[in-house]
Amino acid sequence: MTKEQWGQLQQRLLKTVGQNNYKNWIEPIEFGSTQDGVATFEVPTNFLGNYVSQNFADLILHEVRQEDPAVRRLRFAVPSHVNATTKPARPAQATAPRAPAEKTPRSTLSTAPLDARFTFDNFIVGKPNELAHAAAKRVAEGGPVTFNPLFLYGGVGLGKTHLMHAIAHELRLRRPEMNVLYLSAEQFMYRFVQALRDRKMMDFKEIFRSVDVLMVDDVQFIAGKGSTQEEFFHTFNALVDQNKQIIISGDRAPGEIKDMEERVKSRLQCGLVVDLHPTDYELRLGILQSKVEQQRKNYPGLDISDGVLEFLAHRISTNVRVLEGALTRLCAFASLVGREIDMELTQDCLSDVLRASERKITVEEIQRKVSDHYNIRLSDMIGPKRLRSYARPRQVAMYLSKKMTSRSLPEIGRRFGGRDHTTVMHGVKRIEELKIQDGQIAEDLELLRRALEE
Ligand SMILES: Nc1ncnc2c1ncn2[C@@H]1O[C@H](COP(=O)(O)OP(=O)(O)OP(=O)(O)O)[C@@H](O)[C@H]1O
Repeated sequence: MTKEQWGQLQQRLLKTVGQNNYKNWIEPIEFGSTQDGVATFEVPTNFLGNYVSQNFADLILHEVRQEDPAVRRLRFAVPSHVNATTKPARPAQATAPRAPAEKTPRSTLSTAPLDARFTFDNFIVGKPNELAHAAAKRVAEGGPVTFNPLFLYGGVGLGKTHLMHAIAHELRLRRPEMNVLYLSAEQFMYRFVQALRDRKMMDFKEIFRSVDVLMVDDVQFIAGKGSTQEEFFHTFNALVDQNKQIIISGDRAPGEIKDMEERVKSRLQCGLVVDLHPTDYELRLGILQSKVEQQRKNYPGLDISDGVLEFLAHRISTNVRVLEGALTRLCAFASLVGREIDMELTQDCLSDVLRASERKITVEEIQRKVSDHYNIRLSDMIGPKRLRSYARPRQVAMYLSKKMTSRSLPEIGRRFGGRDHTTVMHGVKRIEELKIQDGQIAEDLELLRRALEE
């Protein structure tokens, strides 16, 4: 095969893989040579090579064989001149005065503080979080990198930060020689901005490229922040190229993070993505039991009547942080008044929390959340426009109003600009169908339901 043939072949691939994939993955590839049935392509980074080989190799091979049936295998390699231009940086540094070069990055390389309570031992595992826990445990072993990055996501207070800290604790214990950097995405941005301001970008890059494990919490924070995202993207690629483990957490799946560049989303998705599902009753009860044991260290005489923990696990279903806060308050209160924790004390002490958790969701709240989610104006959702971009979110909001409030169809119709109850009924039915056929709608509904229940 010749370079011209590869050029033509790329154009055919453009039609198959689409503009975005083409720009990101196919266009940067250059044809090298064929030898012994192996066609070698030059790629700018190992990361790109790995990605292409995992995702597009079959397709490319199929096309290549149309030109040259002797080709049996493809190889993607970073050409030696690219390595040669990046590599000299190190020897050059080695001959430069060593002390400042080494000291500057190290001195600023401080991990964000880790909460001593957030360990694997204190993390209760149940159905909703077992996969996330298992993946976290695996990367915490510090062995060869199997999936990169590990992306953990889930709603508020479901244990993402707890798991991230647990990984960092464990790695420090098992692999003390490893350079583990844990920080929130906000801190990443802060350090980046500081480096720009102080004209210390080279130090910044050096710090982040010298870690063995990079852990970034709440990555959604950098969405919409152009240059921080750009720097994050380069840091990410550099580390993956060096086969360094990256662990990221976010409040939703990478593909759903609004205002995140496509190329960043696609990087975040290319390892293992696991989610922490909302807790179920058994998990909440297990967490409460374990937290009671921890509370006993502060309150040795802690006495809790039968049924109280079950009651709390049943009634406070939103998030673990609220559940934990309720228990802490209850224990402190009981200790102050010197009483046993029974149902009566629980109801008195936690009346506001209990009331909040049985909070009624309103149609107006649903309309607001749905219009935010789909980025349309509330007036367009309620108004008469029939465009699909308004009609579908409207139907989603009608569906959620039917499922999550006690309002009747005519009442819902009135709140949607005075529409007839048959329109609402049609909308609800349509979404019920789409929920089965269209994965995106099912995910939207799940996200919205979670957000409304928070
Ligand atoms: N499975 C669990 N076992 C024990 N404690 C848990 C569990 N899940 C959550 N928690 C506790 O709930 C609290 C909130 O958890 P964490 O801060 O990790 O949530 P998060 O998912 O990072 O939330 P946010 O979205 O607000 O950042 C912490 O005190 C944590 O220890």
